[in-house]
Amino acid sequence: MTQAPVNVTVTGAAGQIGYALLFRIASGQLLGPDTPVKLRLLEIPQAVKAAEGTALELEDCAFPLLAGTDIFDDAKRAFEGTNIALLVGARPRTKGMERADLLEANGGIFKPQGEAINAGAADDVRVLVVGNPANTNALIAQSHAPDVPAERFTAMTRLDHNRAVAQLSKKLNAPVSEIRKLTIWGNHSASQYPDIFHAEVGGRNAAEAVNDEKWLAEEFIPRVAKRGAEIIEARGASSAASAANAAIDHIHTWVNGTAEGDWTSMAVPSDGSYGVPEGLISSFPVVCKGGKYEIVQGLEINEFSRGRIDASVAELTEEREAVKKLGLI
Ligand SMILES: NC(=O)c1ccc[n+]([C@@H]2O[C@H](COP(=O)([O-])OP(=O)(O)OC[C@H]3O[C@@H](n4cnc5c(N)ncnc54)[C@H](O)[C@@H]3O)[C@@H](O)[C@H]2O)c1
Ligand SMILES: O=C(O)C[C@H](O)C(=O)O
Repeated sequence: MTQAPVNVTVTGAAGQIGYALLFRIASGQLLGPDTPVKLRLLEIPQAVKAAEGTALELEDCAFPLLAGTDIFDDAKRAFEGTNIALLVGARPRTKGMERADLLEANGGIFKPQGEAINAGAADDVRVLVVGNPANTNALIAQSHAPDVPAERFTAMTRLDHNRAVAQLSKKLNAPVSEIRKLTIWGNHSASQYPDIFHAEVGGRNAAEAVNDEKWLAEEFIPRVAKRGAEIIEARGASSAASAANAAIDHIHTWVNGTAEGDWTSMAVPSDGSYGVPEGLISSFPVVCKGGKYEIVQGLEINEFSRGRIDASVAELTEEREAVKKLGLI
């Protein structure tokens, strides 16, 4: 180990996703086989003991790249010097809770975390919000970190992207490795729009290869958009290993780049591209290079896609209005 360790803060470290995520980070899958990492775990006080248990297990793996694990119940300390911040811990919706209550409860988590990132994170900090409602939680955190470049705050739609790739691969009986340029637009919610009109399968346009608009509208799009609910119904708990896998993919791609001739999906602050109001954290097709991402420009958006993108963006706009009203941004 010659390189200084990269500080990776994970919130909600004692949760399901945390358990699926931490061992993969420590084994080098987040940043590659040459980059040592130091884990900084943030939990609520009641869950610190469980996080300590996970830290013992991490130690028992004797990962050559793991330079240490520290546990905190204080956001200010957890984000000190952090280079990569994975914001997983969130307040889940419980019975009888209205959407405004959910946004307010999460505001109580993501506002202080944004402030802590602003106060103490490293200059190169990159933030991925996984905890739901991920796009709006990212917006809350970002608005409390005025000294951090806004584009460093992102939310996760890579799980939706991977789900869409898998469903398309099944439909066309094509290997996932042959599928490129698929896009998730909008919110990480049932309103998201998985778009195959620019996607390619083995070099051929995916929508043409499918040639079945009924399947697209009635099976593919709802299947991908409601996959989270399908998993909850089947497992009795929300997706964990696949969500952790997508978080690893999101950061790995951001840091190491997209493959030549491909792109990925990330929810990032809009610069007004494709008519998405500036500042909304919305999913776009992005190319990553040299540790930075750029929204893919110039794609033609057909009528089928336009209505669906607009609907998801309208939901994000409503969420932004709601958190504004609550004084959270
Ligand atoms: N974006 C996506 O694609 C995606 C996919 C799956 C799950 N999720 C979301 O990820 C979140 C976590 O899922 P999970 O299954 O790990 O949940 P979980 O309930 O198993 O774990 C959440 C953990 O967060 C902790 N936590 C709560 N408040 C905290 C705070 N203020 N600071 C630090 N930690 C805190 C809890 O103590 C708990 O250990 C949920 O909001 C879930 O809906 C998002
Ligand atoms: O936790 C959820 O509500 C579902 C999750 O966001 C998922 O897409 O699996």
